Amino acid sequence: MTIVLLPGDGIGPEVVASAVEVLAGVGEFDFAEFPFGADAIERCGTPLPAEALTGCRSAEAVLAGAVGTAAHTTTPGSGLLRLRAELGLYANLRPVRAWLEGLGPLRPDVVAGADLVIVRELTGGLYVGAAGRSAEGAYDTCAYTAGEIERVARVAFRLAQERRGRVTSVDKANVLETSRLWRETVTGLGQDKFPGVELEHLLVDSAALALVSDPRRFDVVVTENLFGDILSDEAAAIAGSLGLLPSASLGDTAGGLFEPVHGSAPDIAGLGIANPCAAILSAALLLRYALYRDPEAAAIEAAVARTLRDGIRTPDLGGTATTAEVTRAVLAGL
Ligand SMILES: NC(=O)C1=CN([C@@H]2O[C@H](COP(=O)(O)OP(=O)(O)OC[C@H]3O[C@@H](n4cnc5c(N)ncnc54)[C@H](O)[C@@H]3O)[C@@H](O)[C@H]2O)C=CC1
Ligand SMILES: CC(C)CC(=O)C(=O)O
Ligand SMILES: [Mg+2]
Repeated sequence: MTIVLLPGDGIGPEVVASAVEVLAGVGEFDFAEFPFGADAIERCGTPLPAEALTGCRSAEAVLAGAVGTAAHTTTPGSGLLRLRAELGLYANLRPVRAWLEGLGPLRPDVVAGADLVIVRELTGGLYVGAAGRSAEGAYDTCAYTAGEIERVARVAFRLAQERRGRVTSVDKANVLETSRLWRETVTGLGQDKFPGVELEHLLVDSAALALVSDPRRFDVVVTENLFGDILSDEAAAIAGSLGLLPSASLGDTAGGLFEPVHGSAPDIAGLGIANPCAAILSAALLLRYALYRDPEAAAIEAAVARTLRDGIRTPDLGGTATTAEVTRAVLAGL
């Protein structure tokens, strides 16, 4: 059972090392590590070397850190986008929970009990459309097929059936043609196949406000690539820090890519203070969605919750603990 590790850049290797320690605390796994991102550009001349891609294809699952450095800004990200596309990972699940009262910048009475999942479309839209420069300026193109919308919406409806039965579809249908197709397609799928799931539509600007003013109204949020990227960073305010947000990128075949929502955080890289919880919780999602080991996943989540409750927190959460201390506390709590 091989898990491929793509530690990447900045705090990526620091938090992936923590996640590996925690995985080793719940079972026996084989790990195979490959360079990725700016690290791979330095060592192999490309952000996603062929051996790394081949390794990911044959692995049970992939655990990644983050990519990007000051010297290499856009190219490392292109390796990540390519990896997601090559593996056909079109649904990016980003669970967000208010783990503990008073952790983040939002009023406790607003966020207490919030528990939602953003399902972000991951292989279409503006990030992958035709882009370039013209004599006068630059352009990026947003395009979606009905099939691309339907398959990610199906993931969201199914997830809602297992949760509280409510999907919020987020778009900008008052302006964008792709959003009008998005809304029609999600509505049609809901009526035809998921009549028992409550469906609401929100425009993305209004959704951005509701996320931080009334997060408890959300159960499953489904949205396109760009909106999901932005809204999920915003949703970190509900949890308390970007360092608490994991993700699972899934497609139609077994396995998947599991990575924190955050980036390589160059401002704190090498200081030993990165919050490892997003990576550790991503490892829990890997156990749940790729290896079907839900008890171990739940044990890790409970150990993270206990660590937060015990006040063992990194500086992003107002604490003084190091990455290593948080990791040790999670391991001890298993
Ligand atoms: N999935 C990926 O590989 C991603 C890569 N990036 C790349 O990361 C680089 C930095 O981008 P930023 O916009 O600064 O986003 P970022 O997510 O790396 O950092 C934003 C802020 O959150 C803090 N932060 C992030 N993760 C943290 C953690 N685990 N513990 C404590 N604090 C944490 C950082 O210190 C920083 O102040 C860029 O090169 C960007 O392209 C950005 C987002 C995702
Ligand atoms: C390369 C970017 C799209 C990475 C990012 O910000 C993300 O996936 O959240
Ligand atoms: Mg992002």
